[in-house]
Amino acid sequence: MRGFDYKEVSKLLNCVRDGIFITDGEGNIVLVNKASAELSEYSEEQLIGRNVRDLINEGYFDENEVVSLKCIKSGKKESLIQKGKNNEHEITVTGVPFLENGKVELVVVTERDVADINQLEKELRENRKLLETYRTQLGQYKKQDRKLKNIIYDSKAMEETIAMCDKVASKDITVLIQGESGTGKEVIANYICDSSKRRDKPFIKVNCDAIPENLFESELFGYEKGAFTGASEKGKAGLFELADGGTLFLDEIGIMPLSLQGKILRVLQNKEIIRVGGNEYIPIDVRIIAATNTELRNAVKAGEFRLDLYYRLNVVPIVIPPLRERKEDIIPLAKHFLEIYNKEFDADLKIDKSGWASLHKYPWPGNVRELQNIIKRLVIISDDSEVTGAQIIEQLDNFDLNVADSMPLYNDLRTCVEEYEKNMIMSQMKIYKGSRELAEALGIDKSTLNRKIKKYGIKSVFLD
Ligand SMILES: Nc1ncnc2c1ncn2[C@@H]1O[C@H](COP(=O)(O)OP(=O)(O)OP(=O)(O)O)[C@@H](O)[C@H]1O
Repeated sequence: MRGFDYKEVSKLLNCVRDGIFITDGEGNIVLVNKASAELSEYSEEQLIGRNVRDLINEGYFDENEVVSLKCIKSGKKESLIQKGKNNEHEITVTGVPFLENGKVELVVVTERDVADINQLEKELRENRKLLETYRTQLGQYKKQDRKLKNIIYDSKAMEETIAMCDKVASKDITVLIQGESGTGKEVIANYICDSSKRRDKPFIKVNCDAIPENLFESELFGYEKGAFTGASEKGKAGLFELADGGTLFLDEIGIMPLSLQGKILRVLQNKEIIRVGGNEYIPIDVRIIAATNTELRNAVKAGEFRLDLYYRLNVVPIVIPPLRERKEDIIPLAKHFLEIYNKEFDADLKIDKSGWASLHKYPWPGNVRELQNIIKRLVIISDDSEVTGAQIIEQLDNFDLNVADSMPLYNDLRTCVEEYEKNMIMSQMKIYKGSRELAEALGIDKSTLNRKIKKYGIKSVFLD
């Protein structure tokens, strides 16, 4: 190419690891870098200025092996494999033609020793292996980290749930966690918050079930002075304002009144709130993690939950399976709680083989919370140093393991379990004086028990 300083370019190209060999459109060699000369039997000086056809005539190249001539003929990029110096090496050779007015002006040929490529491939394979080792180690560290954060599991189902949490944690999106009561929704909400960039900002938990309907709005959005009778003189910031910059965990969102659902949706869309009795919009930066132990889709169908809010919350669903569907977690969880309560109550209780078997067999309608309570109770009340299966069964609310094996088979597990739950509540109701005691015995909270009583249409004998 005219006006091109090959000498200057050559200096630069001597720093390149690949061989570079440039000819003009006639096949005259105009540039050869050091790496290219090393791959051939000629020095740079012996090559520059000669025509590649001379090298063919000297028998150095076979006519079909000369990529620059191929490029000159085809006007296109060409590649082939050549024998290198003393036929010792195989070299991959690629020629790229540069055209001016449709005519080949230059051909730039790059050459690489196949041994180099093999070496690179080997290095790549070794790096991949190393990466795999690091990945496994990282997985182990993550597992340890979860243990530190008190999330215990061994099941594939929970592994998938946690993997999903890891994915959503850093994304700053709204999350909806679904699972039966006591499955660990709050634990998971904490885990997501701890793994997010808001980890050092406020994490505020709101149990929607515990706030009376008439106070809901002022609790969440705050109020201005004199907003209603009994309101504080100064007004009050709501939970959204307190959580600003951080995370708000709305537990049991399924029971939130419809009127308030619209307001939550507005905060999600507009990122601002108005205090009760106020008229000023306050900008809010809060990530919402919601949880429900009811099937929200059914609530939507029944007109009790807004479809638009459901979609807005349920971007990536996180589902925590009930403990009976992840039996592999029962023993590790039981061991974890045993360790905690042995330490807390200065005990050294052990569980024998039959004990572990009965824990594994029980369907745990109250999920992890029920398991935790049973282990705690065992540590507190056991006189022996080792509890047996029979002693554990005694504590499992007269649960008959033989009955468990011969329970009526319905079409699906859920119906089967619901039927079992219903029978269990009905039979235990005869033993306990009030719903608080029964809830405690079942290892669930009172509101969950009351919901179940309502859900199964059980005639309550309790006055409280
Ligand atoms: N994977 C787990 N590892 C260790 N502890 C757990 C795990 N899952 C749940 N727990 C424990 O079980 C108890 C119940 O968990 P949590 O309160 O998170 O359940 P929940 O689904 O939010 O219940 P609810 O629906 O009644 O609010 C807690 O004491 C929690 O620490």
